[in-house]
Amino acid sequence: MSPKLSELQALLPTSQLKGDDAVFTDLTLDSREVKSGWMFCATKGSKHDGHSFIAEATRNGASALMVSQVVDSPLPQLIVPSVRLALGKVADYTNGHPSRSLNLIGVTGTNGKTTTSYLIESILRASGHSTGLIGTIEAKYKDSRHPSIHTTPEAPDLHRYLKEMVSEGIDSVVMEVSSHGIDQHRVDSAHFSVAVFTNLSPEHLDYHGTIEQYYWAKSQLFIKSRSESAVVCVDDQWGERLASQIEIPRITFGYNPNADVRISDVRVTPEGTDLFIKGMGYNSNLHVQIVGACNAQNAAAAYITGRLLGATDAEARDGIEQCSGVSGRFQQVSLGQNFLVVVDYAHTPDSIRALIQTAREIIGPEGKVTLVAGARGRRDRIKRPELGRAAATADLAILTTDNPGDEDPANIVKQLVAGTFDIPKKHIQVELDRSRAIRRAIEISEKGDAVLIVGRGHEGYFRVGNSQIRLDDRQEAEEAIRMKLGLVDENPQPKPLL
Ligand SMILES: CC(=O)N[C@H]1[C@@H](OP(=O)(O)OP(=O)(O)OC[C@H]2O[C@@H](n3ccc(=O)[nH]c3=O)[C@H](O)[C@@H]2O)O[C@H](CO)[C@@H](O)[C@@H]1O[C@H](C)C(=O)N[C@@H](C)C(=O)N[C@H](CCC(=O)O)C(=O)O
Ligand SMILES: Nc1ncnc2c1ncn2[C@@H]1O[C@H](COP(=O)(O)OP(=O)(O)OP(=O)(O)O)[C@@H](O)[C@H]1O
Repeated sequence: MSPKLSELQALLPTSQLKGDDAVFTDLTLDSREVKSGWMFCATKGSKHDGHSFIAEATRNGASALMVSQVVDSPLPQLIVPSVRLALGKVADYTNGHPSRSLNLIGVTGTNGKTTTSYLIESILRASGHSTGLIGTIEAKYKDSRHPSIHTTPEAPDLHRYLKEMVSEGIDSVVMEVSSHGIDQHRVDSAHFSVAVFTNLSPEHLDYHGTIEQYYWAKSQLFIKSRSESAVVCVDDQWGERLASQIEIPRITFGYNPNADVRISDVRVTPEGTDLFIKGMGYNSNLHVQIVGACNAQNAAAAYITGRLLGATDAEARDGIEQCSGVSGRFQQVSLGQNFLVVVDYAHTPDSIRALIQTAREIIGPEGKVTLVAGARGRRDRIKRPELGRAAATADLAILTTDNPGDEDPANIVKQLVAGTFDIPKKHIQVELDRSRAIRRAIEISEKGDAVLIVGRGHEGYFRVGNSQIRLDDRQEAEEAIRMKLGLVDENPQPKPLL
């Protein structure tokens, strides 16, 4: 479909067309991505005003513009009060309303979005659906894989992916919906069959300002015009509040005795997590290969969502059991050493505490837990002391660098340490070189201990200043284990710069 600007006028009653009518084949809000015949949509951001990139968009072949102020350009332009507000509608229209031809499932919450999404996808596959997935790691369907820039893509990318998926015969798509995505209207005009809420704890408050506003952003996924039904975890006050406020049909679940579907009999082993769920006619023992009590909640969310979309009990159980895990989420590194080594994406205080607790359940009271953790640069500065405190619930926290960008890693770590002022110093060490921090954690560990390397998960690189540095926690851990075991590394990896 190649719409004309004049068609958009009907869609956006407050818009005005300047210049001749024009056809466009696709749209983007990044001048660097414009291709011949596309419409460039100029948005004002925190650093740049997209209106200053019109010349670049024109050089790249734009045939039309969507702007919020008249610009000096020979290209036809559609002037709208807010380009961001218009983008979802326009992208949905341009791509032929693809979300209406799919089961679209949106998963939101502070933690667990990626894991729950993969579990839901696995159930849908086990029940005969052809599936796609859009999230923090990638957007994927069949053999197609696009690494992600955002957890939730901008509206033009989202609706384009959905269209591609529909045309490839995909009937169900699971996507992670971040609070930034909702707030920045990235999911506007997407129609969700089921919206899932996992949990909420302080995160992204530099962006949202208060936890109330953060909650409000998440709650907007559950409004009537956007989603048909909801699956809500009521194990925190925010989930309870959401369940009591939303108008769409909902099923609540969790350890909470008042939940519609209750989780019990959770057993965590190095092989995975077992649980029992009961309520709303469900009565099932589930086994998920991913380790950790929080994955009982993720599995329950996936089971209920799968059942709502027509999976049988056996299909839902099989789907959960077949999901072999998610890259960088409780990923065990085992080369024959006699202690546990785990790489995990935990980067919130809550998820770090939960991970340490899980490790303790597995190794028992005799083992020591050493945690390697840092905090990411540029964002969420206010959570750093609390993150440091959570890290210090390990027997030893080695605080290190984690994707600092243009911030000084030493300064970030100081803010982590600030949260541990009343904790004995023997529990905390600072080693800014992440590679050395990992090596040290592994060197000092003994039989029955656990080493948890958190924050980077599947991401095999980070930014220091303007340079991108390759550093894969899993590879670093493997190398350190080999050295400890006296195994020769025949393929040494290039060392990071830090
Ligand atoms: C805070 C935030 O979300 N910022 C997003 C925002 O950036 P910004 O407002 O600073 O944009 P800007 O750089 O000022 O540019 C303004 C406009 O000019 C355009 N531009 C810019 C440069 C250029 O050469 N040409 C051009 O056209 C940009 O595409 C943009 O549309 O708009 C940009 C364009 O879409 C996004 O890339 C950028 O995401 C940044 C990279 C980001 O880090 N976002 C994170 C916080 C985020 O969204 N995270 C959530 C997940 C969170 C979680 O749950 O963990 C996510 O969904 O990924
Ligand atoms: N339901 C949950 N409750 C608390 N912590 C969880 C839960 N599920 C996963 N975690 C922890 O959070 C980490 C990240 O999990 P996951 O990637 O699924 O979350 P996410 O919400 O997608 O994170 P992000 O928004 O950063 O992409 C996991 O490695 C695990 O330590």
